[in-house]
Amino acid sequence: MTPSFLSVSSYTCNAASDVARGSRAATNPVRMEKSGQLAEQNMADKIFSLNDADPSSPGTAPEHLNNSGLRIEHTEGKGRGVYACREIPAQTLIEVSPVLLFSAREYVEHGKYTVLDHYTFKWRDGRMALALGLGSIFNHSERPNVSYTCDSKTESIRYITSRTVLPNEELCIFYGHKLWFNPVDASYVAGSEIDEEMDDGWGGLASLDGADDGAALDDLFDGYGSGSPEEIVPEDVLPFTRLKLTPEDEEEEDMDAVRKEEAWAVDLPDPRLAAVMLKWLKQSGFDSPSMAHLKRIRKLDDKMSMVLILTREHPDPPTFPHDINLPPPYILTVAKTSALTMTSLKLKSSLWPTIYTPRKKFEPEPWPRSKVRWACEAMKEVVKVAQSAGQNDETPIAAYVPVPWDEGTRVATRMLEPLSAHDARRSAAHPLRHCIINLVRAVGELRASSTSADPISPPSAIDVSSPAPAPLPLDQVDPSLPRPRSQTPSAQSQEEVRNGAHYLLTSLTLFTTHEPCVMCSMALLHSRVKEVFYLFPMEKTGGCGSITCVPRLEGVNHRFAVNKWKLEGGAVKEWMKRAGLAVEDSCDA
Ligand SMILES: C[S@@+](CC[C@H](N)C(=O)[O-])C[C@H]1O[C@@H](n2cnc3c(N)ncnc32)[C@H](O)[C@@H]1O
Repeated sequence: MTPSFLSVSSYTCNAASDVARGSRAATNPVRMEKSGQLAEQNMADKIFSLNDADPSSPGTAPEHLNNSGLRIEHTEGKGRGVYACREIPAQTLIEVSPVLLFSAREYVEHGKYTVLDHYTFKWRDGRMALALGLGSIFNHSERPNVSYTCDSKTESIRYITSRTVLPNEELCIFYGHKLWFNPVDASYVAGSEIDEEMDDGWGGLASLDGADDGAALDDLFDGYGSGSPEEIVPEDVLPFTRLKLTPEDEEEEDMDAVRKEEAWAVDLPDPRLAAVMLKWLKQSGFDSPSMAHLKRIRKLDDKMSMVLILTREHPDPPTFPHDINLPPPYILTVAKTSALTMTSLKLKSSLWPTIYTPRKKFEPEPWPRSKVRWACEAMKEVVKVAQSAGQNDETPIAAYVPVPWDEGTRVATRMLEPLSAHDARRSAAHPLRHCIINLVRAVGELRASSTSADPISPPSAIDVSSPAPAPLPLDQVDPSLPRPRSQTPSAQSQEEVRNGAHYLLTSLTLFTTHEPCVMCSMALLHSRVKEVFYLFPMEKTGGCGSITCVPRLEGVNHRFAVNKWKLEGGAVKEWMKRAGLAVEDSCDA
């Protein structure tokens, strides 16, 4: 599949580039292959070849048919590259390269270990792509002057100058952060600064996820449309990464990794004291559920001991009844959680006998293509809501709850229409009008205004995505408080609301442009949302992985899944700016 030789019988270019090529060509013999024959000929014949597999080996660059003022030149240390024959204005479409697509399997079995790996990159749907035309000849630069967009419909890549390019300047794109070579004239060293999220896992060019291309929504979120809707999209190809939520999912397979804490214990000189002490523990309220993962009694070389209570729950030494003759209690280290594996069981039980709760390792929910498509559409929608809010002088942040992907959840949640809300802090002059709070409030409104038999669909009176929603008093957010609407809910739904069984976002998925802040993350937790997808991390305020991860905190009574959308190419902030979604990441923002 490696293209060794290429024949071109004519080319179009301007005079300046002809001069440049002519002077070089006059001294360089070139190779030609035609019908399997290899021949040596002069440049005057205008038949040129590509140098062979090693792109950095000096050789003669071929002429080509691109008529946008581009030529191929050989540069020391880089191999062939694309150069400007003349000045090219910014935003000029300079090349459209069709791509050749390989299935992931075909690539792994046949392509990966060949020179193809220097030229291919991951297409959005998981296939590997080889750009034809000049596409594969653009070299990498940390400061590229060309951006690109993938067009899934035409299976091609469009290359556009991102600034004015001067005559004879090299045209470069940005490959990503994980390079497999040391770039010429760059501060980067291959292998350093590897960002796992930007690692496409193939070693080839980073995925062209369009982050560089300006805010073309379709480019960012398309690409999952082709192929069978039922086909499971491989985890590494999904357009988002899942945050590990429960600390219990983490491996505790060496003593350093075992999470520990301290507890009070006492030795029992007489085994008959065990029953007495167990009764006393119960009566004294020392049977805390936080010790459910520990066995109460340990027998070691005929010595019996009992663990009493965690020191964090009872910092002072427990005082025993006068009629029980026991030595003073002491502090020992115990495991903080039960053991999930045999290795961790051994480690934890060497501290104190620990309960074994084997279970399947975290297995992420498989995502069929149709569901990925659904999520892409939802992301596009939330971006549009945020953009429209920005155009209406609001902070461009939005949240969106789509109609659930699967029928079962649609029926169970009665969510038959999507809901969206945007940030309204400016128009409402209210610091708490974050989009998620607004959305939770809107869902509350809907729940309150419908009977349990009704489908949830937004009444026209509640336009949660209007540019400046009229602020409602906060007390109307709480479903347990008097309802804002006149409809009388059924006795059953009243009951549901009163006992809290009918949580607002139970089983629903929420998409948002920016990582929810801590307040919004708590609101989502209280609303029992199933999962959250966000585009942009908020490093200074985010409560879903940045400054903290609320659904991961110890002691919370609900966990929701957090998924961060993949915006690869290292230009997330740039993309945000172009999409009109840049917001200041501060508590006052
Ligand atoms: C897609 S090809 C680009 C065209 C290639 N120069 C050629 O002659 O075929 C990618 C390869 O080009 C080389 N390359 C690209 N950008 C480079 C850079 N900034 N510095 C050094 N080598 C580079 C690397 O060898 C890389 O594997």
